Amino acid sequence: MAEPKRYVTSEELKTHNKPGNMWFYIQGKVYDVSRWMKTHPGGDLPLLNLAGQDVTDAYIALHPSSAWKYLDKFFNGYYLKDYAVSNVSKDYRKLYSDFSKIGLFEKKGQGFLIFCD
Ligand code: HEM
Repeated sequence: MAEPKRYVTSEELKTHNKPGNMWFYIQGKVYDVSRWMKTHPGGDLPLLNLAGQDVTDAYIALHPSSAWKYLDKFFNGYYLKDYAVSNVSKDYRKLYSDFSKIGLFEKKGQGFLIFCD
């Protein structure tokens, strides 16, 4: 028989907000990056700023789609009991999804030019 789902509340999530005790909520699941913070390719500062919170939108905004596969190994088995998605977040996620579907985030091999006097 399947194990019953385990839940934490937002209040409890907030207490996991420091080096050595760092959880995040991302799109449905809670992740524990306590021992990985120093290895995060984006540095520890952005993690420290948002530790213990729902970082779904930040994760979508700042990571390439290839980063989603890293999440699995940090899932700590908990789901968030009382999550709420603001209207702004709903709009943002819809826009992101619509833009993705029409390929606006695909790399097209653009370069850039540097002009020197
Ligand atoms: C479980 C949590 C997280 C995981 C597993 C994770 C994983 C990663 C990975 C794999 C990369 C490298 C992406 C690449 O290939 O370019 C990355 C970069 C980055 N991450 Fe995270 N991340 C997490 C949370 C966060 C959060 C909460 C923030 C910000 C609030 C953040 C900000 C960044 C930034 C700024 C970069 C650098 C992006 C760039 O170089 O363009 N990350 N992260």
